[in-house]
Parts: sequence; C-alpha cells; structure tokens
Amino acid sequence: MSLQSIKYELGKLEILDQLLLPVQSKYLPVKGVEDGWKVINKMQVRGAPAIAIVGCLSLAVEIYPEKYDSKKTLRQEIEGKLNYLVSARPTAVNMKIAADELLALANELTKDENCTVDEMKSRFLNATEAMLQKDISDNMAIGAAGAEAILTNLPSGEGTVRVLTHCNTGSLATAGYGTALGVVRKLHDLKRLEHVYCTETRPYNQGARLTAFELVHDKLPATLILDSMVAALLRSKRITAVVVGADRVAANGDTANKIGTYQIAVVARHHSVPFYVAAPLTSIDLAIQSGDHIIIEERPDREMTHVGEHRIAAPGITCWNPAFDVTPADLITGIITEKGVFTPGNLQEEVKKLQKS
Ligand SMILES: CSC[C@@H](O)[C@@H](O)C(=O)COP(=O)(O)O
Repeated sequence: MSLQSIKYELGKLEILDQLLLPVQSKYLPVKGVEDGWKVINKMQVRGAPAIAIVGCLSLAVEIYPEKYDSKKTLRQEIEGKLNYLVSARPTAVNMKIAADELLALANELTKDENCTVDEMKSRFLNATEAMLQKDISDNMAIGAAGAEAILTNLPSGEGTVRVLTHCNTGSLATAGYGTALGVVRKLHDLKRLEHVYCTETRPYNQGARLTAFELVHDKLPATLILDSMVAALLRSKRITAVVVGADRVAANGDTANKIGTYQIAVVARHHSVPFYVAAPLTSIDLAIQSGDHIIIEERPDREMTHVGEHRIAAPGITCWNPAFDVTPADLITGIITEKGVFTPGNLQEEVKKLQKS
C-alpha cells in the first residue's frame, strides 16, 4: 500500500507531519480551521491537491459537532473560514478553486427553501469528503494518460523509459497515487519504467526527503540527484521525458511549480527531451491569462540557511527564497490532466469545453 498523507473519518482528521519525514512517521491531529491553516502554512502538509483537501476537511471537522440556528449563519461561517484557509499559502490555486466550489454549493443550499439547516450541513460535509476519493481517481487517470503520452512518443526501438521528476508530487502531496509520480507509478505498473531520477529540490528538500522516501517505500527503481546535476543527467543518461507537477497553470499554459522547475525545462529543451506537466483540472486557473499574474510565495530565509537545526549558510548573508517559479508555456510539451493531455495552445479551449459539458 502506498503512503497515506491524510487520514479522515467523520469529525476526525489527521495528517502525516511532513516536516518529520523521512526520519519519523507521525500523524498530527487537525481539530479545526486554525490547525488546518497552521499545518498548511508551516508545510507540515504540502503539495497543491493535499493543501486543498486538508484545508476543506479541517472546515468539515470544525463544523461537524456544531449546531447552527440558521442557514445564513452556517453560510457566513463557511465563507469566512474558507477565505482564511485560502490565505495560508498563495501560489497553489487548488484551495481557492475548492473554496469557490464549496461556497457556490453553500449559496445554492441557502437559497433552496426545501433544504433545512441540518441537511445543508450534511450536504456540505459530503461534498468536502468526496474530494478525497475524487483526487485519487483523478490521479489514476492522470497516471494513465501521462504514461500513454510518453510511450506513444517513444523513439523507435526503445521499450522502456527513463524519467526525471522534481519536488514531490506523490501520495504525500495528494490524497493518494500522485500526479507526476502517478505517471511514474503507472509506467512502473506497465513494466515500462527503466528508471526514475528525482531531484533533491532545495531548499526544502521535498525530493530527497519525500519523493525518495515514497520511491524506496514503493520499491521503484530510482536514483536521487542534486538540483545542480540536471544538465549532466540529461546529457549522459538518455532521459526519455521530464514529468513535474503544478501549483497553478495559467490559461496560456504558463506553469507555476516548485522553484527549479523552470531551469529544468530550459535544460530539457536544450537536450530535446519532452517536458510534461501533470496536474488535475483543479490546478488550472483560467482566470489568469499568463504566469505574470501568479503570486509567488517567498518563504523564510531559515529554510535556506539551515538544514534542520544546523546552520549551513554564512551568518549575516541576505537570502532570496521564492518557493516557486513559472515555466513559460513554450517550454512545455504537454499538460497531463485527468481528462487527457493538452498542449499549452489548446488548454484553454479544451478546459472550457469540459467545464460546459
Ligand atoms: C501534486 S503536487 C504539485 C506541486 O504542488 C508540487 O510539485 C510542489 O511544487 C509542491 O510545493 P510545496 O511547496 O512543497 O507545497
């Protein structure tokens, strides 16, 4: 069984504390929205889909034991708390999209004269709980679509593939299976994965601590490299494709993802290696035309200057620590979603069609 970052049952939520991995596997209780905001902001849970699911479930846990005297009070509570949760981390769009959807549901139920306040609460709880299962099935569909795209475009004579990935996009960053790592998992299931390379992903080391942990746990053939080794790897190891996740994809296909993604895309283009982004439709933000409008979170200097409690940078040096960068659409071969693989050029049109259907 793959790793489980989120454990939920009615009224009870726990997350695997990702700050302690890989040394310690410890689940933390999330008793409500205040805890939800904190675990997201401190990155005890991270990864765009997992942030949205934990945020929404923290609200579910908070409202579950409460009694509301009117639907209007419940709706106000939902709106205020969702807005607060969206503020925990700014770059990933999944929490904002989930909040908009849940608020639309709350508005609809408030207006529905046949719906009581208790029914409204129970339907709201059902909608938040459904996110867990949907994320896993979406990720499995992403895995299948991505594996097919990579295998269809294999150079003739090649039967197996060598893939590079960045950051952590697996079971720990999602409800399960993973996005980019879901593609790798599917290739492995099909017996077509020769090897996967994962980057260390400085400064927070999601690759070395989390992806490497998942790959060892799931017994996939894998090797860890430092971020500075990407060009050397692409030059010497005949990498078939790069697959990364996304925190927000703009309408033109520009993609915000973990810092370092952009330079990997530049190197991939130089070596004519296809560069894929794997993300659910909830990471696609058609409200912004290009990556210029994506807010990039800047994290504390300490994440660069220290590893755990140990200082590695010269005291007194100033730091710049953007947590994400934007890969321009023209460097992206395909955006792998649960509904198929799109090019940056047809993404907007295809997603609009899906939203209408
Ligand atoms: C399926 S997770 C996709 C992205 O969220 C992931 O690649 C990433 O950039 C995570 O950043 P993080 O800062 O660890 O939340």
